[in-house]
Amino acid sequence: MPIPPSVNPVEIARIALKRLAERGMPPTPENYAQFYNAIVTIKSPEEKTNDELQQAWQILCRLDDAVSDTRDTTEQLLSSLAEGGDTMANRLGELKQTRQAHLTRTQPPEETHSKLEELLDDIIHSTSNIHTTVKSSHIDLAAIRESVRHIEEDLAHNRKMLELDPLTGSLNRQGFDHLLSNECKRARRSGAKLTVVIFDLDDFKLINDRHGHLVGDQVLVHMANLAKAVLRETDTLVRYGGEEFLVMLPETDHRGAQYVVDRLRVVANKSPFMHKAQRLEVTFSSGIATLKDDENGRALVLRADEALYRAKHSGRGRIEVAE
Ligand SMILES: Nc1nc2c(ncn2[C@@H]2O[C@H](COP(=O)(O)OP(=O)(O)OP(=O)(O)O)[C@@H](O)[C@H]2O)c(=O)[nH]1
Repeated sequence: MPIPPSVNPVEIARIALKRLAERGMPPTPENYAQFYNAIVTIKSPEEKTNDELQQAWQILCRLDDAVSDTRDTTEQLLSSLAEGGDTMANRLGELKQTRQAHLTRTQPPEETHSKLEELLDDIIHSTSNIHTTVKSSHIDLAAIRESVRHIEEDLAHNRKMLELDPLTGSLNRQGFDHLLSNECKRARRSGAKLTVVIFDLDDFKLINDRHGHLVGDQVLVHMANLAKAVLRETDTLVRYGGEEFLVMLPETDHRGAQYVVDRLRVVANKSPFMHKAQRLEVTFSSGIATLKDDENGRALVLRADEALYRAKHSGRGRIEVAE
């Protein structure tokens, strides 16, 4: 599979070397190439379709508009309140003085009277100005609040899309990372078992080579659909790599996970992928690990990955359970 231009080859090389080191494997060209290819095929958010990126971009633009509208409205409101407040404070001071002059009769009553009228006019005018600004700001702010609500909804939807694998509709690695630590915390709090299974289609390269990449894609979709069908609602399917899937099973121990894998095998056998009226045999190898008290999500997945590695190397179509 060619490297998508948006994936940074240096970063891929770094991860490939890390994975080799984690397994204590020498970085021979063959070993390195195997890991490099596996990592390259992971669908990253950079590989999202133009439509999804366009949508994200439009949301950002609308967010920018809403922020700038809010700033304008707030500035207008603040300056009108400050100006009106100053005028009112001045007029009230004058009002006090005029009233005092009236009480002590230091000014002729006609003068006091006309001054009072003039001041009252000013105060009515300022109050009315402030009222008009507050009313229109209130309408503007209500409209901004409504568009922010829409933006929030769109953002939530967009984030969800960025966390999905476009081919199979299952979570991608980014979405899974987001979920994993929460699930570990939940399992720790409730004391329930949490198990992950990583399963990898065997000799998938041969399917691509014999029948073409498009058929390979359809096989991946078929397997993902079968996996979704055997899972409970609370389980999660993740496209973990090119032809590698991860299943997260809350409230399940390794025996339950083995049962799920066996069921998937039976279902895959009963409902094979058909191509040109021929059944394509697809088998897979699996690694299973159950969360330990003192480990985090990454360590859990790494143990499942190691178990998968052992399963692959003890012959295809096997299950290995991590210690
Ligand atoms: N059609 C298709 N092929 C993919 C996709 N992602 C990865 N692959 C292919 O999956 C194959 C994986 O090859 P390998 O890593 O050698 O693994 P394998 O042939 O399954 O062999 P084992 O895993 O060792 O049993 C490569 O040919 C990739 O190009 C995808 O999205 N679509």
